[in-house]
Amino acid sequence: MGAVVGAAIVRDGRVLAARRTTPPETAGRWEFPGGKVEPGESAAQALVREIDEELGCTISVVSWLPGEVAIGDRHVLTVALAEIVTGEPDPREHDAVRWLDAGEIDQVDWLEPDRPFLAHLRLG
Ligand SMILES: Nc1nc2c([nH]c(=O)n2[C@H]2C[C@H](O)[C@@H](COP(=O)(O)OP(=O)(O)OP(=O)(O)O)O2)c(=O)[nH]1
Repeated sequence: MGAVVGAAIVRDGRVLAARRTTPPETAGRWEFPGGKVEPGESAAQALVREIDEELGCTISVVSWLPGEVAIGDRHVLTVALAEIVTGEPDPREHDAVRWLDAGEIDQVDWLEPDRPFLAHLRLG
């Protein structure tokens, strides 16, 4: 099983969601920015690298949210609570980002594997 990691970047009671552009079956759906862990990387290293590539900012991992969720039959998703250390999110691979507060978090069309993690976020 390949590992996929997502970052729940929280600031001022809001979490950052990013809208995918590819592949077509996931385009327009919202996710935690992140991606696949590469050989030789820890999950946290992969997350820091992916966020730098995708959003041009540096994060640090605060803690891992409970649980792991299958993505199809070949990958498994884990999600970390994270905070920005330097930079502002500037999407290079997504076509939009949004900071969602507690009342907005259920209003976007999340990828299914992400949904169980939303309940573990403490916003505001
Ligand atoms: N990044 C990310 N991917 C997710 C999430 N939820 C979810 O089901 N996925 C799926 C979508 C993709 O099938 C897969 C991750 O692929 P990706 O395209 O983001 O990873 P990557 O940047 O490392 O991709 P690549 O090297 O294969 O192009 O996991 C999520 O919250 N974040």
